[in-house]
Amino acid sequence: MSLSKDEIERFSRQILLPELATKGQVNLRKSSCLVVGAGGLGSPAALYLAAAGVGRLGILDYDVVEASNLQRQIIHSQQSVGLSKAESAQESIHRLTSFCECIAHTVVLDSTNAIEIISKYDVIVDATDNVATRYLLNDACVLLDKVLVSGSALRLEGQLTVYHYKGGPCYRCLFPTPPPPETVTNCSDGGVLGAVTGIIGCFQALEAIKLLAGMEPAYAQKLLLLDAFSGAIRVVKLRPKNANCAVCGDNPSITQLIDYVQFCGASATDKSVTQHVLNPSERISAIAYKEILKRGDAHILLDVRDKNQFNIAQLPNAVNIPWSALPRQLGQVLDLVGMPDKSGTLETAETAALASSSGVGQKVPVFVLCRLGNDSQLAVKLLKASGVEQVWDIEGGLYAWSDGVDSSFPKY
Ligand SMILES: Nc1ncnc2c1ncn2[C@@H]1O[C@H](COP(=O)(O)OP(=O)(O)OP(=O)(O)O)[C@@H](O)[C@H]1O
Repeated sequence: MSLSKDEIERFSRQILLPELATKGQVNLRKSSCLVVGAGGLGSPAALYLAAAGVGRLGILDYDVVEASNLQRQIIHSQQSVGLSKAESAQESIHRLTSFCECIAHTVVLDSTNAIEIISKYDVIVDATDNVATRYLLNDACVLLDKVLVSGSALRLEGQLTVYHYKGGPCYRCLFPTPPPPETVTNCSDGGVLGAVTGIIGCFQALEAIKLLAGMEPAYAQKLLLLDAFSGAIRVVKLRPKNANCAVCGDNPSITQLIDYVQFCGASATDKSVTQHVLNPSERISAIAYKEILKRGDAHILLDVRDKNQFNIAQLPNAVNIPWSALPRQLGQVLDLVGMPDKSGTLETAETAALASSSGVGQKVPVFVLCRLGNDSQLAVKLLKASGVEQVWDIEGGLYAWSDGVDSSFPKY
């Protein structure tokens, strides 16, 4: 129950705190913590946990470091781009301290491996960014009786709470069913300020450090809400444990992990992938579109990203009508392609279809573009339903343009 000379010197500033003291520091040395996600939240959380003297720290992430991560994922550096996030984080922690054994888990956490990995740690920090992994971590922590320190951040807002602490609620008690996938936004679509993830990640480290040192957490059955725009922090009391909860209730129906991707109807890896909504004949490749540009064929290039994204970078002569505004601005597209708008102001695809007899009068084809090629496919469907016949999706959007045609075009 004592500390070495090196430990006393290294951790003196926190041992001086009567709330922590020698006993708390010894507890930290003997403790272990798993940080799931070495991204915006996991970066500061892991650094502070290691610096505080947690004895064994697991860092789990399946992904590699990308340039767009570095604005907030401060455990990684420019030299780590392309490397495994878990290993890059482990390297940073090795540089920071020799008092912490850091273990890198480069895997997708799923139902097949979660119990085995999580059972090796005392406290779990959820620093991930997708609903399927949130339910997975919650259920695994309840089944293994571990406390889960959960955080999230998006745009200028952040949230934090501690689940399943001494009979308190779990994530499922509060959210028995997952949200519809189309209502969930992530940082790669909505953006986030690095300092916001920094604040929430530090709060996660703080709560985990208190738990591991033997102190009471501040946010069990309470939710911290950060509004970084106004600088306000609000604390909301959460409902107590739900006796009917499917995993921690009195008669749980979930006694082992399930298929969380199926349960949530959404991927557990938050990788933006192109979903196929259209037939191949309704799409052209970025390379084929480049040929059209080269030949100088008359056409309209419709970019359906939101205004802010359009202003970041755009192709020459693109017309920007955001996907969210397209139903209201169909008349503008019909004007552009030379199809007279017979209804006056068009409100919906149905009124547009009524107003234009299929394809009649269309003078130029339309090619539709977005960042990854998802919204553009939906826009092509809407335009077709509105009577625009010569309309094609540029497959894979601006990512495909950057990969296949012009590598100087920024991927963001
Ligand atoms: N099931 C999972 N298994 C392993 N790692 C996961 C899992 N779910 C999420 N993660 C990791 O959690 C981290 C969350 O970090 P963050 O929210 O900053 O997002 P990101 O994916 O790095 O960034 P962006 O969305 O901008 O590409 C990511 O590094 C992601 O790979």
